[in-house]
Amino acid sequence: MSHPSRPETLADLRIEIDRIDAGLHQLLMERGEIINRLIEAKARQGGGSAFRPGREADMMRGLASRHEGLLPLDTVESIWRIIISTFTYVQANYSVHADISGGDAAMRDCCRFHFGFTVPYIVHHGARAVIDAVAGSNGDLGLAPVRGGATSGPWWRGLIGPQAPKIIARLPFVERPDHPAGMPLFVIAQPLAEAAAREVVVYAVALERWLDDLTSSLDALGAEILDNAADGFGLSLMVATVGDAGPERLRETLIRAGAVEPRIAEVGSHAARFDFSAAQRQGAPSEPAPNRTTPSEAA
Ligand SMILES: O=C(O)C(=O)C[C@]1(C(=O)O)C=C[C@@H](O)C=C1
Repeated sequence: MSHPSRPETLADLRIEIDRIDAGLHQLLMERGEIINRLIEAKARQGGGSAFRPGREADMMRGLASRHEGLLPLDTVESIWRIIISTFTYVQANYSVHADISGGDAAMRDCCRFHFGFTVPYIVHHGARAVIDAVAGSNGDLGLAPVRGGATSGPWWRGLIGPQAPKIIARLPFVERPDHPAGMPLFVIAQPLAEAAAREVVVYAVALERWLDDLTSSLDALGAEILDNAADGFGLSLMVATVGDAGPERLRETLIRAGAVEPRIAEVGSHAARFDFSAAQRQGAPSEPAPNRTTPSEAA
């Protein structure tokens, strides 16, 4: 508390800091109580995954948009990632399986940034091994770099089929050029029973060969080729689409570009990407509206 008659002392300020710290701690403990009730509420609604990636994307977007002051956004973002990921973990224990074929250090940093230290980190060589580990687990998550590198092959084909794991999120939720854990990652999980975030839908596309007009045709549809790899005698693409560019429009576009009977299979979906720097340049509102129409509890 400030005393107008004399300058604040170090002791005065430390009393303030202790009050804030005790308040923060108390609030985190209260958050834990609410999570206990949330576990019961989810069970009443039929259970399902503790991890709700659409809700998390909205929360992280809101946090970054309203943040100001001395504390760097990197710090505040990492604190909330750990809060949310750990409160997910206390709902239902899970491990994170990560593909370290591109190196362990950056992947480990990213995993710790997004999931903290309480959630176990298990390494694998290759995204296929991550998919297998997720498929055989009881609710674990996988992390695979969006761009897997030359040796990964068409790993996304391991996500094809109704029972196979799926992409459920793209990290970081708050993208910016100088992000301390900015490696683009897909989060992979067993198919979510409840509504998934679907602003971006990702497809595996099988073609006989590369087509000259492929990139420009997909650009015109607002679709992006995230990766491509030889697949037997043909080519497999991982394609991200936004908005109403569903599989039918994707198929029509590919056929117009010269493909003969392209095979298209959905391999997951995630929330709209949030480019924080672009949002700041455009003067984003301080508290953006949630970016989905499904009830947030189902997201
Ligand atoms: O909102 C939920 O459904 C929660 O489980 C809570 C919570 C959180 O800690 O805020 C945790 C996990 C989910 O992925 C999203 C948010």
